[in-house]
Parts: sequence; structure tokens; C-alpha cells
Amino acid sequence: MTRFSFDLTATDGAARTGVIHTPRGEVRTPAFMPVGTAATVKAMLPGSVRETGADILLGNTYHLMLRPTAERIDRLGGLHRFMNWDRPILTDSGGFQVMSLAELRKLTEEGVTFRSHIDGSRHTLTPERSMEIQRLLGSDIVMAFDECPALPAERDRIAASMRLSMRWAQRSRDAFGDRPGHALFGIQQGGLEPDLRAESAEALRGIGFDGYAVGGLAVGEGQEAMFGVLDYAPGQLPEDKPRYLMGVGKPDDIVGAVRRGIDMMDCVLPSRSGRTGQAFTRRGVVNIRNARHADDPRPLDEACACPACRGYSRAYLHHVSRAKEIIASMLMTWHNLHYYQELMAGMRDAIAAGSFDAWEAEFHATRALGDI
Ligand SMILES: Cc1cccc2c(=O)nc(N)[nH]c12
Ligand SMILES: [Zn+2]
Repeated sequence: MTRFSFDLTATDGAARTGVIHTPRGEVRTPAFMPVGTAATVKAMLPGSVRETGADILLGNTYHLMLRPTAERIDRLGGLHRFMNWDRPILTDSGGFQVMSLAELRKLTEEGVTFRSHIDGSRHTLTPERSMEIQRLLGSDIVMAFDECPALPAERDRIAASMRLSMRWAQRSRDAFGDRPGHALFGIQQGGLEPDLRAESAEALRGIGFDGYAVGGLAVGEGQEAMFGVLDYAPGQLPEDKPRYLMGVGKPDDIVGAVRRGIDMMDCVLPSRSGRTGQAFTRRGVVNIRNARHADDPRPLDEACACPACRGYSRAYLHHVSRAKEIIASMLMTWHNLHYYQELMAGMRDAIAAGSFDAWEAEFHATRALGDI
């Protein structure tokens, strides 16, 4: 039985490339995780997600506990079987989604009670219940149950919230138990405060995790403030474990995060924005519904090998996107996920070759050209 482990294979400045070994397969880092919130990466078949180059995808405790429930998924053989994805799955622990989605939330030391945004039913999430749900789902990488304060927030609110999350991290670790082949990741909090981030990192180190997430970012602070935290926060976390930046981001966010030592990221952006007609390309964002594409016979990106770029014109994508045809979501999502995976593969190769600076310069120079 392969246990969970992380091998760093090369570094270039603060940037790192490596491999996470899990019983369900390898995850090449830096890695981007497509988001499969309700047991599906929207508009994609699992085989297509794999074809884009994804090694791992993300699921959500909050959504799956409400519908179809973790117990039902467990009875049906677990989330991998249920959604027909046999490679690694990381699941978020639910606290963040409760604060952003649920109604009538009540936060106490014990956990969070809330009403479902789907049918108003009452639910409780605690560190223990979150660990149980993620065990029932069968996820390979389990996230500790945390509280992520909305920014901007007063320093003492951020400090109190971080300390609650650290007590919840200990309870998550205790409830997770000893599960060879499965990993538990801790989540650093502390807002934009270096000393609170350091206190959080020390608390997590003391508890001991298989990986460490930088939480509490991508919550409206903006790229400059986020990079300001990433200039020091990854270095506060154990060097020999994966570092996961949650909820990030736009392509240039991702490049900046990898430069600063982040190994894993997830974001709904490529899939969600694809459904609204936004395509990410090497030369920047293309809003395919814009009238200028109506007669354009060229693909989104001549250099892209994805099915949308190999088989269809901008004019066609413009037409089906404006008409809200289902194929528009399929093709735009596939292209965007393919582009994100190409970005990760390019960075992995550049770090291994010690040429990340040159790669990043080319990345920004090409985007500066703008779409043609
Ligand atoms: C999904 C996500 C985005 C951004 C931040 C966070 C966070 O701090 N904690 C959790 N559990 N999830 C997050
Ligand atoms: Zn493409």
C-alpha cells in the first residue's frame, strides 16, 4: 500500500517542483486542482478532466453533506466510485462554504450550525463531523475544519478567529485518527498579519500534518496584499510538506504564488468563467461573446491542442456561447482547464530546468501583447 508522501525534485528560488505519492496515483506539483463541487467538474466528463492533464480534483464537504449526503455516497462505494474518478480527490472541510453560502449561521466553540441554502434544513458542522463526512466520502486528502474570517476585519477579530481555527485543527487531527494512505492538511490563518500567521504556523507544526494550506486569502484582499502575505507565509510552513493555497486563482495569481513557494492550488475560475464566455489564453482573456468574434474563423489559440481549439472557430464559440448552448460550456471549460494545466506543466518544467525567471518573463510578455 503506497502511503502518502511528498518528494521535492527541484527548486528554483522559492519555487519548487515535486510529486505527491498517494494510493490512487501521483500528483505532479505545482498542481492545479479543478473544482468538482457537487461530485462533478461542471460540463466535463471525468475522462475529459484527466485529458486536460489534471492529476487530482477537489470536492466539497458542504455541498455533498447537503446533497446527496455523505452517508448515501458511502453506501454507494464512496466519492471516487460515485463520480467515476479513480485518481486522488482533495475535499475542503466545509467551514468556508458555510460562511459564504449557508443561511442563519451560528458559530460557537463547538462548531457551526446553519440552514441549508438548498432546502433550509438545519445542519451542524464540527471538526469531528467534518472528519467523519470526509472519511465517508473517501477523499484522499482531508482538510482540517477551520473558520475563515471575511476581510477586511479588525486585527483582534482575525486573531480570535485564527486561534479558534487552531483549536479546531487539533480536534480535526484527533478525530482524523491514524489512516495510512490518507492525508490530513492543516490550514494556516491570520489574515494579513505576519505575527498571527507565524503563530498559526507554529500551532499547526506542533499538531503535525501531512500538508499545510495557506488559508484566509483569495477573500477580497486583492493580488498585491495576497502576494505580500505569500512573500513570507509559505516559508513559515514545513519545507518538506506540500503547501496548498486555497481558492486561487487567475493565471497571473497562480504564477506569482508558484514563484513564492506554493505547490497546490484550486479555483472555480477556469470552469465558472468558461460557462460565462471567458477564455484564458497565453495572450490574455478572450470574451468570446464580444461581437468582434462573430465572423472570426480562427481558433481561440492557434497554439492550443485542446478540442475547442482543434475543432472550432471563434465564430462558432461566439454563436453557441451567445445562444447559451450546452456545448459552449463544454468547449470553453475544456479549453480553460487545458490552458491551466499547460500553465502548470510549463512551470514544472521551468523549475526543473532552473529557468523559472525566463519562463515567467515570457508569460508576462506574451500576455502584454493582448489578444489578436
Ligand atoms: C476554499 C477556500 C478559499 C479560500 C480560503 C479558504 C480557507 O481559509 N479555508 C478553507 N477551508 N477553504 C478556503
Ligand atoms: Zn484550447
